[in-house]
Amino acid sequence: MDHARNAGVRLSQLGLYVDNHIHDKYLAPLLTVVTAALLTTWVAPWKAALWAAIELVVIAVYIGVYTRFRRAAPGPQDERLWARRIALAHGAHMVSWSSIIVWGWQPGNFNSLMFTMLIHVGLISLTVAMSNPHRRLLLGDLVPPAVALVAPPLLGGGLFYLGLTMLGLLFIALMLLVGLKIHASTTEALVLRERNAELIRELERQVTRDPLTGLFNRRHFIAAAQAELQRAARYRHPLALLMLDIDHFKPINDTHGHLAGDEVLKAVAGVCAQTVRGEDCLARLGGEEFAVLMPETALAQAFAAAERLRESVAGLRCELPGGTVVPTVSIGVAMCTGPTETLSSFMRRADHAMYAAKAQGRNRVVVEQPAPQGGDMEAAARVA
Ligand SMILES: Nc1nc2c(ncn2[C@@H]2O[C@H](COP(=O)(O)OP(=O)(O)OP(=O)(O)O)[C@@H](O)[C@H]2O)c(=O)[nH]1
Repeated sequence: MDHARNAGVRLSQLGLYVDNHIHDKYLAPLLTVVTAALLTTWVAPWKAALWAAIELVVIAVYIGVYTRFRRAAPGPQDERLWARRIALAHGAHMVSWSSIIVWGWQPGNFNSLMFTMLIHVGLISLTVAMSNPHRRLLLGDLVPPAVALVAPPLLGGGLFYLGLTMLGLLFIALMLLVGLKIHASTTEALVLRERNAELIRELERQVTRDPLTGLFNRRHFIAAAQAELQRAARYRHPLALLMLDIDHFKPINDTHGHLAGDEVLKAVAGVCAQTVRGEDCLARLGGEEFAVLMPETALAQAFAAAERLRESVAGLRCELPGGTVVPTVSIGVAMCTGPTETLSSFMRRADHAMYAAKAQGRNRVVVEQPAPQGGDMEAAARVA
């Protein structure tokens, strides 16, 4: 398991621990009140009430810490810090419950012995069932009730009490083994979950991305464009499509080799990715052809964006083993015409504009519709 995955798993363990314990907010206060009521049978009511009051405050504090942990949605690097906070908050809860031996156990009072032992056997069982996802917290949580379970019989003296101590110790050992075993299984499940999530992410990347450039691939682009086209048609929002094709790419391959050609493709893709907005869908459709789908974009902005792309690519200097290559692109721009527009007609129109840009001398932008009123005169001249 590498370091990153280790940290991710430890954070998942902490999350699972918190998930198990956050439900304490429903039952723990009730258990506290019932226990305090039972204690009053042989303990002064003010003492029982004081214990209950302290425990209720401790519950409120640790539930507060858990709630903050969930809201903070910490990353793997914060796991140690949160584990420490939680260990303190929940440790106080375990100490508070285990302090029942101080409040409630009276040497020679058999009822009090049975009561405190029952409380701590229950506490150890609950701890094993609920604290097992996080090993360190499980061990910490077990110490106070384990000490409280064996302390009274240990101090009692005599064979019966010695037997009770032995029984208590065996029970603790067994529960510790059970807790660690469940911990191992949950950890294995969490590691598998992390690995599955990684595989799914990788699979999604492979299905949607072009391996050479890291841009979206044709398959993803078509799906995204279909959805955008429907949305734009339904809400009558503007939608622009840019088709980009690297100029004279074949000679680059022929002169510098296919691998050098790949480097140029990557460089062009990189500069395009830096130039488009986050909402735009930039894809490599294949070969040296790219497309940008621009939602909520009117013709004037689409043209300006295409010009920016063209200039950015023209500003590239690709240092290849055989010399410097300065790539350029020809760009065709088309606007969605409305509800009757299909994706193939939309792409065909953008393609026509791009071929017109090639025909007009390359390294230029051609719009498939009239250029914006009062816009760039050069743009108007370049209308396909
Ligand atoms: N290095 C590399 N070359 C590719 C890849 N895919 C396609 N090509 C090459 O891209 C070239 C495209 O050439 P053409 O379609 O003739 O176009 P062009 O030379 O760019 O000319 P114009 O588009 O008219 O400016 C071909 O030589 C393909 O082999 C790829 O993934 N890597």
